[in-house]
Amino acid sequence: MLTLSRVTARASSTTHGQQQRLFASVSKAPIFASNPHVLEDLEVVRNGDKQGIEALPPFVVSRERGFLPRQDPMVNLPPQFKNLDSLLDRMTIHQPAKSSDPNAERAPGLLALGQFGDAVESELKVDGPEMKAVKDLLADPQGRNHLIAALFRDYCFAVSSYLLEPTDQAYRKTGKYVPGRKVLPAQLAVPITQLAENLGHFPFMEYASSYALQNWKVKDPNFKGPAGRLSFDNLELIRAFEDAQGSERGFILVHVEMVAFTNILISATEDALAAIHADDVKGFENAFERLLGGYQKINRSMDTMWGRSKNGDYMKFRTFIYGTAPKKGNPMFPEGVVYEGVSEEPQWYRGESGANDNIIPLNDNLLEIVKNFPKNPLTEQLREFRKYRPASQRDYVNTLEFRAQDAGVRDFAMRKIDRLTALYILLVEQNREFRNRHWNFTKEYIIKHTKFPLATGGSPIIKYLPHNLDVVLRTLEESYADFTPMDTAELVTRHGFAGEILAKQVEEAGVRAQAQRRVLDREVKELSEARDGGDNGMAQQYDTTAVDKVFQDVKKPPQRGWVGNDGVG
Ligand code: HEM
Repeated sequence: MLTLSRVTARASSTTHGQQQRLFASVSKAPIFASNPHVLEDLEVVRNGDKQGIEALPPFVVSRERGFLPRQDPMVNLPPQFKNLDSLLDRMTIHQPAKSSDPNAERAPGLLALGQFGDAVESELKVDGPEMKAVKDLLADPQGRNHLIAALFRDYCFAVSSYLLEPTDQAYRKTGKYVPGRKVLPAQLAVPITQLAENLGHFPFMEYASSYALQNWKVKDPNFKGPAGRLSFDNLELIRAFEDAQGSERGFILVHVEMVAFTNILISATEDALAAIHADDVKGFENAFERLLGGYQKINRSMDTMWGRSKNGDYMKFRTFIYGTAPKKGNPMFPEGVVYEGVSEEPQWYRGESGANDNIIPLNDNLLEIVKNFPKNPLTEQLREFRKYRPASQRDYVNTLEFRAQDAGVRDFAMRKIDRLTALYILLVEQNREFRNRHWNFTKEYIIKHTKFPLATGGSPIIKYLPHNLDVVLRTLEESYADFTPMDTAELVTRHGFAGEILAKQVEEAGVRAQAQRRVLDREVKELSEARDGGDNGMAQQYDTTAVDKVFQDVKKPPQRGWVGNDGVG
């Protein structure tokens, strides 16, 4: 039996150490940047040392693929896993359409019928071929990281479906959540724990290693689109809880397309830091321009969410991405979950969340916005979220905080040399645009549809995101205050019309920030006052009249059976 300490002791040091050894084993060629966390060029490694690349963990941070896994995810599992594969195919609530007619009837999957738990118990056995195959694989994992990553993804889908099936069933019928299953059977608990240990993860669904970044396949390798072959229209899901062809597809794959642009962010970040160390103003300006272009592409892609994933559909798959944490105040798992065959102690893990993505943490850390976060429990959560990601990403984001402060990125940018200050402000503005759109998503996709106060990652829904947006708005206002009429005049003198446009963009960003902070303050106040009492937002409901004040178009409070009821099950 595995011990709890082994389960919960994350690979923060072990996996990092392991990874460093792996890096070292392929680093005979001069392929690394000054930062050991960035793999400069995967192609060099591939050509130079084919075995070496296979030994690398599934996620490395690279200039070529940014924060995406170093290989496209594995789609098909080996034959020993055919029972698991079949369960995952049959579980999705809406089974794949058999005809191209969008209105054609679609068969209900196991989760629609509430039959997934029983099917797991009868089709996956503790002495089944999967258990042995995982054990054998991990006894000699050399060069088989691709398969390990695919298995972790698939076991995560099975675990979340198993634990949350009763919660989802109740929610579809009544619009209310009930507790999930509190015991995970050994046929799921043991392999997911073993795979998690190998990868340095908690034994639970994660954003990068399960739900989003390891869950896509490319249709046409030669496709041309905004993100090349990784553009949204050229991607399909591998696994889904509710509908691999509908809004769940849109929700997941917009994240993937956005992350497909992070190669630009990594490359520009590394070049910006190197330029500061060389006191190379032009090099820094060039890197910041590329960074701005990268964030603009990401924000444009994010904006397509509205059309690609319908806001009324989100609640239909959201139940399955919840976690078992927080330990106190999560009515879905009041007693945690016991992993049979692993430990008798109950365990709690945060759920899948975009909060484990790196696009915004990179911006917060590189621009030193992170210094403006007050010391409070919400900021602690922001840091806690950083644990739920692959070791290379965790290390990259964490060390970036210190590398940027050590280099003095903000001071360098605010030295008022030519366009640097303007570019810095416009990069903070990209962060604002992201977080503001994100708050709008949260209002439209979640708060409008449910009173439940916890987000899937476990944060208090009406507090966490506005808190972070508020910090960015303040940073933007402060930075704008440092941008004087002299700066505008300088830009126009040196760059003519282009300088004028840049100065105008900065001004718009500064003025918008002030106005937006007033609106945000009001919204949060109204939503907070609408609560029935105060216990840090963990177990409260909203008073719908006050919610209506924020969402003028909401006519009725949620009705029994209304939320998430799509007529299935
Ligand atoms: C319908 C769309 C979306 C909804 C409803 C949504 C919802 C949420 C919620 C409720 C949180 C709070 C943290 C928690 O889970 O406890 C969160 C955090 C976060 N999500 Fe999303 N999300 C959406 C789309 C996206 C997309 C496309 C991305 C792109 C990568 C993303 C990235 C993030 C980030 C970076 C955070 C942390 C925010 C911060 O630090 O201020 N989300 N999301």
